[in-house]
Amino acid sequence: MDIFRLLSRGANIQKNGKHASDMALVNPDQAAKRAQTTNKSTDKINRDRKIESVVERELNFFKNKTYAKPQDAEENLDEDKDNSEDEENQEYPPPLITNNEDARVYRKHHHCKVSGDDIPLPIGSFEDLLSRFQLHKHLLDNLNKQNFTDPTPIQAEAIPALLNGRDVIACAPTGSGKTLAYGIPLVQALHEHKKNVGFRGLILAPTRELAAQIYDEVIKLSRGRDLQVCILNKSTATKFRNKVVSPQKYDILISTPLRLVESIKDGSIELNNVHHLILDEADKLFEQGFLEQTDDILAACSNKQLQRALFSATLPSGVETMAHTIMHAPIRVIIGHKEGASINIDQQIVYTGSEEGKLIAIRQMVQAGQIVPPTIIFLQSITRAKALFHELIYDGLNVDVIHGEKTGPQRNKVIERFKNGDIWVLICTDVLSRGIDFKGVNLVINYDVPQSAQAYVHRIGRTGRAGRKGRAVTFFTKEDKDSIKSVVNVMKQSGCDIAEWMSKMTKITKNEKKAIKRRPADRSEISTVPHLMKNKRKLRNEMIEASKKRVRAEASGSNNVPIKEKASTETE
Ligand SMILES: Nc1ncnc2c1ncn2[C@@H]1O[C@H](COP(=O)(O)OP(=O)(O)OP(=O)(O)O)[C@@H](O)[C@H]1O
Repeated sequence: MDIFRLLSRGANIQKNGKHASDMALVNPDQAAKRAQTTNKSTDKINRDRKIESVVERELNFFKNKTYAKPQDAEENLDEDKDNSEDEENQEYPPPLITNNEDARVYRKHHHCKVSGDDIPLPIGSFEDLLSRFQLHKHLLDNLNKQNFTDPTPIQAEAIPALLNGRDVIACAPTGSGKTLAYGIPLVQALHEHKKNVGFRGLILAPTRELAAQIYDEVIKLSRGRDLQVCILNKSTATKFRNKVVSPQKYDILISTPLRLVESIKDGSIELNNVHHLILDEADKLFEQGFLEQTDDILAACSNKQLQRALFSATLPSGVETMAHTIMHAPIRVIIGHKEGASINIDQQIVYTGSEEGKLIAIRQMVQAGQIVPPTIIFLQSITRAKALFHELIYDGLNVDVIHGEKTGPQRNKVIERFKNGDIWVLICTDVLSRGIDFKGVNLVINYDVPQSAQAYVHRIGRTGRAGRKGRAVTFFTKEDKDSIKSVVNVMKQSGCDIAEWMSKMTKITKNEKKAIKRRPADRSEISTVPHLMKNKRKLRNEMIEASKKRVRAEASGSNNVPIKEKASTETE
């Protein structure tokens, strides 16, 4: 909402209707009662109150206040609108955004680009949902309990679109509240358990960690209702397969693609009653490696009324084109720039010359107190993540590592310890780059340059979430002369200050992009052991191997002495 417009509206009212507005401020109920003497004065008071409440909300930048619901709900800021319409709305507070002009101002202020046919107005508060969509009271209570008083822009736009039954393609920055943007309409639509129907809502996410996080969020939203939510993991999948538990017991399913496809194929799960399908991190789910599974799942969601929603912080145009082929007259919501990082992140790139330079740089950051916990460090492979862990563990940092080679419970434990503050620095691969909502991460370090602009946006998006500030540092070497261009591009689009040499960089070509994405850069190993020492070790190992071979050859000639014994004698 345009704060200056609202403030000037308020000023007008002070001038023209000072008495009524003063009364409302001193004792709103009394003022309202007195003002009821004429319809005209009631309208005036309602209007004043609404404007005051909007201005106050808009000025509450840190969202640290909750607001009592306005009483008399008849008021409508749109002069042209018929006051007598929709009797039911009278029980609810009036919506804050009531006409196209309000919507236009809101969208301009929050950088919302919304396209499609019959786009509904955004909501100005969660309470707007009461009058406009008869939001179930328990849902609002559950939001209030978590101190969610005002919708973020993606929530303001996507919630009404989804509640109108529309397909939605949504792209909004990392940490901007996309989970609730689809979670609220889903819980509102399904409301309570339906017997013998089975899954009516399905949320798909690329990693098990993200699926688990979404599950927790949906559970919090559906508290106080008999809505049954299931996460498909090894245990639940086995129970469904062995018919120990019936899928009909549940209303909402949350899963990763591979596990779900397995359950569809072995016949333990059917998706023909799914009415609401949400693809979180949708661009990832349309990438090679997931595409085939996503296709199978889309095919299994055979209900004709299926509503589809795609959410991500990045939406490459190729993916969007593909998405359009499966959607019906979607509403497209873009908040900010499609490939832009969150504006709350201070982004930096650091040239380290060589691989060894990266280790030196990270140690310098430790010395300078720049590694402010919690910190996450991303690397391009499991081997490299492990190697860095072995280097940093001796530097007095509380550090741990997480990657795809660890078992589920091991990964959960590391995540738990990081969340509790037992681990200060978490080293990981891209397995944690998308969607994971660690509260208050201060710093993200890209030890290795990510392989695409999207990967970069998601990685650094682990910091600067929910309106908090964050910092991201990306190391690069001469091996990264092409891949760093994508990073610089994102920095430009996010409005970061960039050095002159960066602004002069040539654009990355499509072919370069593809090549980088296909294959990670060849990098020398992470180690502080000097080259001379490494060469000596190598020579020694080669000598041992050669000696073993000789012993084996001799042994094959005479079998009197056991090979091991011979070998050890020789190496000694
Ligand atoms: N309306 C709100 N008011 C305040 N905080 C909110 C609101 N909605 C969501 N949040 C908080 O913002 C944080 C980020 O939300 P969420 O994980 O849904 O972001 P996201 O947009 O999905 O991010 P990503 O793209 O990284 O997946 C969470 O901690 C969530 O609790």
